[in-house]
Amino acid sequence: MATGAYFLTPSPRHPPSTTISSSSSSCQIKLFTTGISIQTKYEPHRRRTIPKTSCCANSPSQNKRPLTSTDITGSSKDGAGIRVAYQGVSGAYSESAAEKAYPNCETVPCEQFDIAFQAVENWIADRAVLPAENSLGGSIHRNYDLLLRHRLHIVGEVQLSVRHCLLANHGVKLEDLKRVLSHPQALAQCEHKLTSLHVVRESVDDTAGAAQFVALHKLEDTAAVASISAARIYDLNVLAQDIQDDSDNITRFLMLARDPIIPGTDRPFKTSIVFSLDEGPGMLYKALAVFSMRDINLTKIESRPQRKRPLLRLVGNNDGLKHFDYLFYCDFEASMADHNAQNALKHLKEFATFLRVLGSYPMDVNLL
Ligand SMILES: O=C(O)C(=O)C[C@]1(C(=O)O)C=C[C@@H](O)C=C1
Repeated sequence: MATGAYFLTPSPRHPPSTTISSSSSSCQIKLFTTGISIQTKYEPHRRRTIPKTSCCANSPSQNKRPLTSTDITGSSKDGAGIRVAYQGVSGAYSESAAEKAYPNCETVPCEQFDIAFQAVENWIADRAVLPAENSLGGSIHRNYDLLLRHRLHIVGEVQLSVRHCLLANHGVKLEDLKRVLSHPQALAQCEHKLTSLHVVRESVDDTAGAAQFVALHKLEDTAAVASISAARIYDLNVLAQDIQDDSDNITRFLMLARDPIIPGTDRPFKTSIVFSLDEGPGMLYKALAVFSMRDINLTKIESRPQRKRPLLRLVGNNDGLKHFDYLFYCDFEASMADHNAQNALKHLKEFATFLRVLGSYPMDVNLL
């Protein structure tokens, strides 16, 4: 029997400037025909005023307007009026990902990914954008851990072609460089070029922040690895372009929201889940078989040691032996509106020790 929160858990919507009291409320809704239920418990710790958000309806007592599909799905087609939190400053790749997902959105820069999550949880932003994996560097594990620690839902994905530039102040030449600053992922993606330059690499929080720092301090021996738009924003010279190790350098970003979207079947959907299993031969094989026997294509599987319960004690002859206990993050090509996918998860739930659906969302089929 699976433990832990199970299915898509919507948070309550509040009208603009609503004051909520400290009483807690909970509700349970059933989705589809599976009997899979959604449990939501909302426990505001104290009275507070929720900032006015674009996706909220009018105050209940005044000029009620009819609900639109935007109120239901939480997104307008072009992203107008949606505030998207991202880590970094203007010119970061995460900002471009936000603009790809929601072209006319208002982007909200945040110091850390954790803050971007909190911005959405506290109604300061409507969405957060989070880099999840890169074709050169693999998964960004910290962000997978954050997905579990917070209660946001994946509502979309964006694949972005990441083309790094080496940026320096005007007049600075390649041979003047002693140091290069950037996000650790970006530095790792430019391994070959940076090795050939014989420079010291220094990690900072985001690529655009590195460009801003180089410009602000008028550094003459330091460059930044960042985007071409960061070069324009911070008025830096492009010393080299396309310095990533592989010309097809793609980062996959996830869009997160307080509420899940209602999964459809009108276009290709993907579903992301996380689960854990008991120790024993063939357990993972059995888990993956729930998808293969239903012809559901898996697009990703990733295992991460459980941080809170890292060691699993073995029973029987191996008494006393301990292994790492893992969480498995899986993406599959199906919508949760699809009965086949619902049955696969019901089947998995029969023997998984924990199962959570992180989101069911439209697949990004256009690479930018
Ligand atoms: O620093 C940025 O510009 C980011 O958006 C972060 C980030 C990442 O974390 O992977 C995003 C895309 C690139 O892969 C490099 C850095």
